[in-house]
Amino acid sequence: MATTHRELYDAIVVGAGIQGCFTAYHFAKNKRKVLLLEQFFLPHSRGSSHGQSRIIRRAYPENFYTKMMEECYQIWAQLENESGTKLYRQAGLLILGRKEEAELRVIQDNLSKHGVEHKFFNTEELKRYFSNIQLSRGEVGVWESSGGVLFADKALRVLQDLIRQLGGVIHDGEKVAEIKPGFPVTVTTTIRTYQAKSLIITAGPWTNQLLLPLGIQLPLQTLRINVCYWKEKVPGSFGENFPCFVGSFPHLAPHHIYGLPSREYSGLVKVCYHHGNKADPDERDCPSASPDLADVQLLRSFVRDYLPGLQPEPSIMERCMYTTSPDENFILDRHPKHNNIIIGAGFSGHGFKLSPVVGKILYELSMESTLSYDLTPFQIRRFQPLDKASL
Ligand SMILES: Cc1cc2nc3c(=O)[nH]c(=O)nc-3n(C[C@H](O)[C@H](O)[C@H](O)COP(=O)(O)OP(=O)(O)OC[C@H]3O[C@@H](n4cnc5c(N)ncnc54)[C@H](O)[C@@H]3O)c2cc1C
Ligand SMILES: O=C(O)[C@@H]1CCCC=N1
Repeated sequence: MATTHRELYDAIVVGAGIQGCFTAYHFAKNKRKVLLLEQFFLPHSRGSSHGQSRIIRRAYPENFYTKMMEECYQIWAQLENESGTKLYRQAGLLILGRKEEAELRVIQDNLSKHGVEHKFFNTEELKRYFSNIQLSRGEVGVWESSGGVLFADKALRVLQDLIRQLGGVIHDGEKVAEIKPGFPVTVTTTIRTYQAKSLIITAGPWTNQLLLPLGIQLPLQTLRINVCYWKEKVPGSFGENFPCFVGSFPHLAPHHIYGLPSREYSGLVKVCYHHGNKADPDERDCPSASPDLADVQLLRSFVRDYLPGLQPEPSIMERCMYTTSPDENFILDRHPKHNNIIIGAGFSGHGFKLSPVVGKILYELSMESTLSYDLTPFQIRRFQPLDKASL
């Protein structure tokens, strides 16, 4: 039987991925008593936040993400200063697509509206500036110079160090097995029972497992992503000057393809597909789960046609999980029946860069303080006409 821990925490955060870590960081920074629980021993590579690199960008078609990114850049810089660790490399970002695509125009308008430095490149200019990229269908691009790479694993590590330095508590290797709603909320792990004034669930692809006994299922898909790394034919040819890119190539794939100069493995470039196959996070790496490699096949075609300086066969393939909502917008809200249970989920493969503000919002929801952002796009109730999320 689990022993009961006497302390009453201001908050318990379930899940030490990037969203849970940033949430716990905001609690600790505001001198609140916080306990961060993680089912696996840290660091681990079973969820969505591992690996060395993630894209950071302000270039979004949605005004609300671009707005949130302003503060995200500030908090990422603050974290670099507090930890004395470099977490961001300004490699620049190219959004590629067909000239007639509405999304490119919307992104440009959005960047202009927010005063973000950017530049439109026609096909000829792209060929001149980015000779590594071969544009087979006359694509054009929007360049955002503040885009670049976040050092993901390092970010997790420095956040966990800072949480502890600021008085927060992290218990890893402790899976949350039971949540008893109420005030205080009672949380039982595989080891102990804890109590807190509020509970924040940032459990990535495991979110619905935790929510089921709490009477709610969110319309989330958990997808296994094949993370592919491609070898340079000429060593060094995709070095410091190669940017991050995100592109729409509808003749090849219905979802975006993106890439970034790899930090993970020297001489290899990370090029991935923004979609995957449905998978239970506990079975992600089961040899018996027959992998559908259609995503890798279309990446091979993409690399062969658009990045001819890379070998068209991945040298390394790793795995990661997306937890995708129907509109690919996040879920940042209270449990509909239990006011002091807060949910941060559905980061849909683009949540890393936004985690500083996600953590702040989850902190504000839990402390019932004034909200810094309009949370309408992130409410649970947006799904109910679409999807019978059972309450
Ligand atoms: C291949 C790939 C590329 C990506 N690229 C980008 C990018 O370029 N830019 C970007 O901004 N974003 C990107 N993302 C998305 C981003 O990484 C995710 O949105 C983000 O990591 C989600 O973090 P999370 O904390 O919600 O989930 P997770 O990292 O999965 O964390 C959830 C944690 O909860 C723990 N947990 C679950 N259940 C329990 C329990 N019962 N008890 C205790 N602990 C529990 C899990 O073990 C896990 O550690 C990418 C994602 C992937 C997979
Ligand atoms: O969030 C990002 O920038 C990346 C690239 C586009 C698709 C998802 N993740």
